[in-house]
Amino acid sequence: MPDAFPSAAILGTGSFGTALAVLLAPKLSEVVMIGRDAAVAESINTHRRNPRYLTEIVLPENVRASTTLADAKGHSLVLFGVPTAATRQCANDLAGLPRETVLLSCAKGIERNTGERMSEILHDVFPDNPIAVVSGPNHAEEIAANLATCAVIGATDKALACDLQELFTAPHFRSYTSDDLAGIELGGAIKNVYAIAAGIAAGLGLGDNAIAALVTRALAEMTRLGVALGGRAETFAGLSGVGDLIATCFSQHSRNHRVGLALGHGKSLEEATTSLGMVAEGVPNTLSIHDAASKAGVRTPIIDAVYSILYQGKPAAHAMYELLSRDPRPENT
Ligand SMILES: NC(=O)C1=CN([C@@H]2O[C@H](COP(=O)(O)OP(=O)(O)OC[C@H]3O[C@@H](n4cnc5c(N)ncnc54)[C@H](O)[C@@H]3O)[C@@H](O)[C@H]2O)C=CC1
Ligand SMILES: O=C(CO)COP(=O)(O)O
Repeated sequence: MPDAFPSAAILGTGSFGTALAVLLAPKLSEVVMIGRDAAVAESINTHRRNPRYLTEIVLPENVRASTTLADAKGHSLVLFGVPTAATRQCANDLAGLPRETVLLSCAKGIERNTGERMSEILHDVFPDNPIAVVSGPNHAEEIAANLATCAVIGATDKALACDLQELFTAPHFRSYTSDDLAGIELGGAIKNVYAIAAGIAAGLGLGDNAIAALVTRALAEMTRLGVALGGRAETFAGLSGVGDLIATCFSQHSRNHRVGLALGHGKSLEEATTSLGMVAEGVPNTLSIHDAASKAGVRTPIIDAVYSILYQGKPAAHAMYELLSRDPRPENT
């Protein structure tokens, strides 16, 4: 058991909170999952299963669930696994955490009105606490099934990054460290929009050449925007950048990809998100990232195309073909 973290609290009893509990429980004396739904908590405590997410997974004995946010207070590590839109509220509701409690952001997105990354929100609310992030190609379904996975831990304090790396190490799980929190978080946020784009292209039947081109140009665009917003270029070539881009643009597990597929098949955004029943961060993040790109003055044709489909009513096929008919340019600009 790592000395730094005898136990942990996970905020969020959704897919990722559940997968994180499965991953970390063998390394901790106790994991408390904290959610809003009493029936979910009751089922986890009684039947060792989450009745809404990853329902086939049996949770280890040392995982318990609660709906009381204050139950996070007795732990040296608190993981934020709620959707990005809920992170600030959750953090505010938790005010009064001891200043030595380590906060680990696990969500992927930036805040709508401020453009802040999740670690920045946590820093606003907990200016004295150590803050870190984890990201990468990390589908909850596969982590919970003990399938081989790699992640990157971001922290400016090297010792903290190493403690978390030790915690996020298991026979099937390998983690790397980095001090580029901005790069890690921006990659994880921006790739959600491209996963929707790749799903749209697949739904429209545009073909493998088109999807490969789209994802390749998405990486160039993600790097251009991410660097302008404060990340380092090499981070976008890593697990939290291209790694997660590949996972979500091509995986059947990706909720963002599934929303895109439904749009490509002619469904409305409302139909696509309602039938999903889980969060697809790319939907709100198309707004926040489109805003951030406009404010930074960065050229983002793919994000603009997704924005026009989701929020301006442009037909998906039209927006995709418009990408091809833009002025010709050299590849590396
Ligand atoms: N599912 C995955 O494979 C991965 C998800 N993530 C990220 O983790 C975050 C959470 O995603 P999932 O667990 O997959 O979503 P989910 O849709 O499976 O579950 C969301 C959970 O958050 C709760 N929730 C929603 N609004 C809330 C609010 N206002 N206050 C408190 N709780 C609220 C819901 O009740 C539910 O328990 C997202 O930012 C996602 O991008 C990151 C890596 C992998
Ligand atoms: O971030 C993820 C995997 O790394 C999850 O992606 P989706 O939210 O698209 O399912």
